[in-house]
Formats: sequence, C-alpha cells, structure tokens
Amino acid sequence: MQHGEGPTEKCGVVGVALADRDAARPLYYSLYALQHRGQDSAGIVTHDGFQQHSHVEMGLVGDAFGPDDLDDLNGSAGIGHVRYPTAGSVNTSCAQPFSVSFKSGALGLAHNGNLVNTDELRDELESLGHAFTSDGDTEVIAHDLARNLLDSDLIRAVKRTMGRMHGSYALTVMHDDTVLGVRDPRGNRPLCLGELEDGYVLASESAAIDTLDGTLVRDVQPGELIVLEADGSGYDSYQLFEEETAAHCFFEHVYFARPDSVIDDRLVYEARRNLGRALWEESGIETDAVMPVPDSGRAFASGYADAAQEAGAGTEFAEGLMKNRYVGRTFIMPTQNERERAVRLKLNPIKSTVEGRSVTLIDDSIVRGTTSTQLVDLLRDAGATEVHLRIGAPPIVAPCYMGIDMATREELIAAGQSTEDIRDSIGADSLSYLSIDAVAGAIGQSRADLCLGCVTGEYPFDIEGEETDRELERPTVGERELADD
Ligand SMILES: O=P(O)(O)OC[C@H]1O[C@H](OP(=O)(O)OP(=O)(O)O)[C@H](O)[C@@H]1O
Ligand SMILES: NC(=O)CC[C@H](N)C(=O)O
Ligand SMILES: [Mg+2]
Repeated sequence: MQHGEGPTEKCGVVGVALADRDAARPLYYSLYALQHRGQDSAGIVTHDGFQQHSHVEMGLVGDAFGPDDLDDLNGSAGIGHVRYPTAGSVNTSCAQPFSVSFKSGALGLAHNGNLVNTDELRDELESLGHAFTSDGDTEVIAHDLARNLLDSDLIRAVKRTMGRMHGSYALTVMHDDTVLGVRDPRGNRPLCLGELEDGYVLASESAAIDTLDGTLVRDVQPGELIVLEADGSGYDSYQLFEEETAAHCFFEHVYFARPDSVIDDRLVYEARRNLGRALWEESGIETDAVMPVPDSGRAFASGYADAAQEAGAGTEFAEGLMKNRYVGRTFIMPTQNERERAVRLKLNPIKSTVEGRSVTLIDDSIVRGTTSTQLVDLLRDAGATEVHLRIGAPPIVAPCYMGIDMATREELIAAGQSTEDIRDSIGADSLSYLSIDAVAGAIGQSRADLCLGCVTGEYPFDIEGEETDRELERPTVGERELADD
C-alpha cells in the first residue's frame, strides 16, 4: 500500500449490458460522470459475444479515449473504470479494468476499494503458478476469480473469491459477455443498479445512471452479487454474504461522492445540507457572513446558513471565494508544494463580500490543513475582521485503509493535536468540528453501520498495527466453507 504517497481519490466503476447497441459510448459517458472519483487512468473493456476488446490509458477520461478508440470497442456489454491508486504503481501496469484470459473464458475486472490481505493472496496464487504483471491488489482479485472459475460455476466462483478477500471492494466484472456487480459484505464502497430503456447499468454512483437517462433501481446490497442478462433484458440477484453490521464509508457522503448522487438510499446533497444544519446546532456562531469553501463545502454552508437564519441569527450566506473551474481537487495533488500552489490557483476571494466583515468559513473536512490555512490567510488579507472555521466532519486522526488513502498520521493535522492546537496552527479565530453522532444522524445511518476508521482509529477489518472496531471471526485464507446455495 502507498498511504499518503499519492493523490487522494477513490476509483469509479461501471458496467452495462444493452439489448442491441454498443456499450462503449454509454460506458464512456458514465466514466465522465465518475471522473471526480479517479483521475489517473481510465479504461473500458467490452465483449461482442466472441471476443473481448479493451482500451486502458493513463489520464482523464477525455484524454484517455479518442473517437477511434471507442469505435474499436465492439459489443453491447462492457465495464469501465477511473482510477485513483491505493495499492500498486501509478502506471499502466495497474490501470483498470484488468483483463485475464484463461481456459474457461475471458475475464475483465474493475475495482473500487482496497484489500488488506493482498500479499497473502498473491503469495498463495504465485505458489500455484499464477504470474502477475502488476503490484496492485486488483489483479489478485482477477486471478483468484479466474482460478475459481476453472472448477466452479460463476456464482460459486464469485462467492469463493469474496470469502478470501478482506477489505473493501465494489467490483464490476465481465465473464465473457456477462456483466456482474459485487459489493463487499460490509458495503464499504458504494455500488448501485440502474435501468435504461434498453438495458441495465451498474455504477459507483447514481449520477452516472442519470447521465445515461436511466433510472436508479436500488443500491447493490452489502454482500450481494448482481448478474446482468447479456441481452439487457434483466438481472439476477444473489445475496452471497450477510454480516450483522455494515461499514459504509461516511466520507463518501461528506466529500467524495457527487452531491447529485444517491448513496445507500440518501441523496448526498441532502446529507450535506443536514450536516451543515447539525454544525449550526452544535457550534453555530453569529458572524456577518457564512461562506462555503468551494466545491464540496457548498451544501454544508447552505444548510448551516438556513439553520442560522431560522434561529434568528443575522448571518448572510455569501459566496466569498471564487473557484477557478480548471483546477481539480487539490487533495489529489502528489506533493505538498503542488497542493499549496493549487489552493491559491483554485480559490480567490471576492474582496467586496469580505472586507470589514466577520466571516464563518464552512468546509466539509480538514485533512492536512492545506486548504484552511491558506484560506484563513487569504480572507484576512482581503479585509475580514474575524475568520471562524466550522467543519462538517469530525477531526481526521488516522489513515484510511479502505480505499481513500488520505495521508499518513504524520501528515494529518488532527493526529495527536487538540482542536485548540489546530485552530492555532491554521490561524482561525475559532474552530469547531462536527461530532460523530451528528454525522451518523445527518446521513441517516446508525453509527454501528459506518466505517469510522479515519476519525476513531478503529477499523472494520484486521489491519496490522491498528485496532479493529469489533471482534469478528475471520477465517484464514482457504478456511471459509462454501454454503451450497
Ligand atoms: O486539509 P486539506 O488537506 O487541504 O484537505 C481538505 C480539503 O480538500 C478537499 O477539497 P478539494 O480541493 O480536494 O476538492 P473540492 O473542490 O471537491 O472541495 C476538502 O473538501 C477540503 O476542502
Ligand atoms: N481508489 C481505489 O478504489 C483503488 C482501487 C485499487 N485498490 C487500486 O489501487 O487500483
Ligand atoms: Mg474542498
């Protein structure tokens, strides 16, 4: 794993099966809709009923595919991926979807998430003669599944592989022209199912389904396998694993997902507005203006400002920071120097909304503190009399091992520091975070069903050197019995 060494996003996966038209363009558009989840590489694998076609390149979706590339991707079924690396190299060797050809057919696999027992699985597969072309976790899943398909039907093979993987995964898979969607038994990463006029689609976020003019059918359940009919006429569901509690990533709702996506039955925009309202209720402060940190702070600030106004506070909602739309997520920049430069390039104050006024700045999260430190300075330079900071998530105190790859403990501004120390280092007049219970309430989940590893340091899986949040019976590789269903 490469925690803290690379950019910080999560991957996006898609899969479609259509009645009678090529899948390449719908896949391409849906990857565009998921671009915010991964910006390092993009790829599509299709199957035309006879053979597999693949195009995988480094870069953004728009750069990775030319018109001819899409024309060459024949077939009405396919899967796609945008990658932010959490395991393995940042080059084409780890770019996805992975393709594996083996005796009983062609396999393609796209993964969002992060396995925590990759080395163990890879060693075992290598001892059985499998040769790997990458150092990541995803190829290990593809090989394990390929091996299980040699002596099992598709459903049992997927179940066997799921039983061996520890960690988080939302997968879209192609076995010949059959497209599958799989969500890990704790539902850590999102995956949903949508219906199109002439087929079905699986995607990390429902915004991708909207882009294709489809309708969200539902979330894929934790531990569920969905198999799309190759002719786009329907789908089958297999609930392969059932755990007592889920471990949904709360950070999807706070930061990663698009606000127009519905995740685990909840519109992300609404969750963020609720988080903003809760922030006012827990630590509201009356200032002349409330300002969002674009982009992801926007819905938080609008919820916060509404709650403030309902409470009779004379606080005006103001867009005081303008965003340069050509600068992406700063969180994803590989070095601190680049991240600092990017914040300055990305955000600029509108002096007239700031000058001579006290301001509350609202952001979704503080990770390294790069954004908030610079913005407090910028607003003071622009004439703000006071700058208060309100954050719609708890302090991020520990690394993520589930596919976000935030940073190492050393880089996290809240690791080992009190809120007062952080306030001092950022230079704000006051600073408050949101409580964990308020987060659970705002996103409509019980605390027990959330992965809170990055804010508690307790994880839903065994991770060497870290605590788990509960005692789970974890069979070792190869020990898990397969049920006969
Ligand atoms: O404390 P830091 O290390 O600066 O990280 C936290 C910041 O990074 C994210 O924004 P980002 O610029 O990635 O994307 P956004 O435009 O979607 O908000 C997040 O929304 C915070 O603003
Ligand atoms: N961000 C992700 O979900 C990454 C998927 C996979 N672990 C990789 O590194 O390629
Ligand atoms: Mg931000």
